[in-house]
Amino acid sequence: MKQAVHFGAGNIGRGFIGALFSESGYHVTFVDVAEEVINKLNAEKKYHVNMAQAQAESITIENVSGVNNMKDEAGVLEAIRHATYLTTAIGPNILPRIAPIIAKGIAARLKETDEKLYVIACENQIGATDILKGHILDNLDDESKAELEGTVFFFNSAVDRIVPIQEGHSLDVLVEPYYEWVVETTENIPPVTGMTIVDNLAPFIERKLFTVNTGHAVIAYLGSLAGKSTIDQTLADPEIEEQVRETLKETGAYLVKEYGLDEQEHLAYINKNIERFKNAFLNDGVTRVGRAPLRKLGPDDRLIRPATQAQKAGLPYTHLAKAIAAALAFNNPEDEDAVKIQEMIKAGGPASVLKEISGLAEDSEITQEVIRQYEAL
Ligand SMILES: NC(=O)c1ccc[n+]([C@@H]2O[C@H](COP(=O)([O-])OP(=O)(O)OC[C@H]3O[C@@H](n4cnc5c(N)ncnc54)[C@H](O)[C@@H]3O)[C@@H](O)[C@H]2O)c1
Ligand SMILES: O=P(O)(O)OC[C@@H](O)[C@@H](O)[C@H](O)[C@H](O)CO
Repeated sequence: MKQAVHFGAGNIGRGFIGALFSESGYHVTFVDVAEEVINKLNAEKKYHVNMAQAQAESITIENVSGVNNMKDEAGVLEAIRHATYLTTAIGPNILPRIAPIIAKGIAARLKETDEKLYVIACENQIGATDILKGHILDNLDDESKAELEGTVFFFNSAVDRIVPIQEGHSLDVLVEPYYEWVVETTENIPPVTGMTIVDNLAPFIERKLFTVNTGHAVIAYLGSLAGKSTIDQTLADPEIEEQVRETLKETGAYLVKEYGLDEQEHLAYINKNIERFKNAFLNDGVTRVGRAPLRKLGPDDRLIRPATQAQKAGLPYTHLAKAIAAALAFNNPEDEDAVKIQEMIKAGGPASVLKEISGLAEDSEITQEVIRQYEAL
């Protein structure tokens, strides 16, 4: 049986990427530190992906197993040795931590076989696979590095499926029915159900990140300020829905200009995503969607990059500035990033966060607009 090894047996791992490999006839070895999940995968050998919709629909995912990378290095190396695909859905900040064991697995594999291995990071981050590749190269000896060419391939990708935090301890995963997985390559690669191949990912990842994730972030941060707990409850407020639409018009104007997108088609894409956010069956928390605001306020992420790009292009960004202000105000004591931001604000004011985390000069027009909005919140 064909083999895939997937790092991160969480929501996207089990509910999306691992599930597609299983459906495509692969055995999937999940690598994770969550002992309970790994034990269950090995004991139960299957789970269900359940659709968040009125009509019950469930897919059984079989041919799965798990390895704990903290306890069983040999098991991880063995899984890498036999894999055709190596994927991750682990969170962008964790990629550097798993790179050493992936490098070790690749080095060992290169000594035994020249069969092709395709590495794809499935994270909400522009160029995530390139970043992972950089960390892997930092951990590889020169001999292995020289052998990578033509044998180990690295493809960037964009992943889109809303998967909330799961209730209870079952392996089953509740997901929205919609999904899109876009992979950038010009190689002829083994088919995977549900994978769309493109030769230029930039318009796809930016369209996704600056529509789905920007819109999501606006709802999460405004919802949190308004004391709401879920995305759909927050969006039931017409003023917040209007703010989401106006923000996505701003990111949309940039995307249309940058990538020559059809304006009407892009508007339909925005509308479709706002309907996805309204899915009450997902019960998706504002704390999950707003998680890790230090990452979300990064220069290339869903809030800052569309604002800086809009400003460069002479396009409006005031609604984006309000979203950035709301992100700065995200006050969740259980979120390490949010706690750090509140401490930074106390010590140096909100402009210090924008300078240090977002790379925006204190006297920049965007910073000044964000501060105006922050004070008005
Ligand atoms: N959930 C979504 O709706 C969604 C959609 C698209 C993309 N994404 C992206 O997918 C990625 C994963 O998100 P998620 O929602 O599945 O998160 P998640 O928290 O459900 O899953 C992450 C998994 O990684 C594991 N992990 C953490 N550190 C590890 C380590 N050092 N070694 C091995 N395993 C480790 C965790 O135990 C967890 O099982 C993120 O980049 C996210 O932005 C999420
Ligand atoms: O995963 P994050 O933290 O980058 O973003 C939170 C959500 O916006 C995200 O997980 C979406 O649900 C997902 O990107 C939809 O495809």
